[in-house]
Amino acid sequence: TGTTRPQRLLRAVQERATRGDSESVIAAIDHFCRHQEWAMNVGDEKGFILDSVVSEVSPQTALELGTYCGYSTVRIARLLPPGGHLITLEFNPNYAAVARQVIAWAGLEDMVQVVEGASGDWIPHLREHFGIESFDFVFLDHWKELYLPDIKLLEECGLLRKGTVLLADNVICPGTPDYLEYVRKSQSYESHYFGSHLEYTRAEDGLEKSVYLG
Ligand SMILES: CCc1ncnc2c1ncn2[C@@H]1O[C@H](/C=C/CNC(=O)c2cc(-c3ccc(F)cc3)cc(O)c2O)[C@@H](O)[C@H]1O
Ligand SMILES: [Mg+2]
Repeated sequence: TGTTRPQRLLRAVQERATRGDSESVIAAIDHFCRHQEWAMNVGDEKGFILDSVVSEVSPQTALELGTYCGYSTVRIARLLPPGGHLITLEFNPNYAAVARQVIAWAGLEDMVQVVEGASGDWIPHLREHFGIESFDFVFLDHWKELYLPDIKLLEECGLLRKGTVLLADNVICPGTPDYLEYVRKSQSYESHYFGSHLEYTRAEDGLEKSVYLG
C-alpha cells in the first residue's frame, strides 16, 4: 500500500512551496497537476475566475462544498477581507486530513474551518454550530448530483440572503444539468455562465455564477 494521490499532492506542496506563502502553495499544486498527476482541483484558469468573483463579493461568511485537497479553499481564503471566515465541508476523512495540512502550509488556518461530514447532514446545523446568520458566498465543487439538493437545503435553512453569490464548478464537465436548469429558470436567481476549460486540459468546462434574489 503506497501513498494516495492527495498525499503525493501534499508532499509536492511541502517540498516546493514556502510555508505561509499561499501563492506558492497554489503554484506548487498547479505544477504537480500539470507535470506529475492530474487532480480535480478547480485549477489555475477557472481559479482566476473564482478569484475575481471572491474579490468582487469580498465575503465575511463563505461556504465551500467539497474541500478535496484544499486548493480552492486556499484560493478563496487568501482573498477574504479582515474578519472573513470560510467553512468548507468534506466527508472523506483522508481528504480532510490532507486539506488541513495544505491550508496550514498556506498559513490560512485561522480563516478556515474544515468540517468533516456530509453536506446534507451539516447544512441544517451550521447556524447553531458556527453562529452563521447567512452566507455571502458559496462555492459548489462536490458530487455534481448534489449541487441542486444542497442549494435547495440552503434556501430552506435560510442560509441564503438577498445577494448571496453561488459559484458552481464543472457545470459543463462532468456537468450539472439539473442544477443549471434550476438556477437559470428560477425567478429566485440571476445566473451568468463563465466559459473556461477543465482544469489542466483543453476540454470545455465553466463556472456558473448565480445571485440569490430572495
Ligand atoms: C455527501 C455530500 C458531500 N459532502 C461533503 N463532501 C463531499 C460530498 N460529496 C463529495 N464530497 C467531497 O467533495 C469532493 C468531490 C468532488 C467531486 N468532483 C468531481 O467529481 C470532479 C470531477 C472532474 C472530472 C473528472 C474526470 C474527468 F474526466 C473530467 C472531470 C473535475 C472536477 O473539477 C470535479 O470537481 C471529494 O473531496 C469528496 O470527498
Ligand atoms: Mg471541480
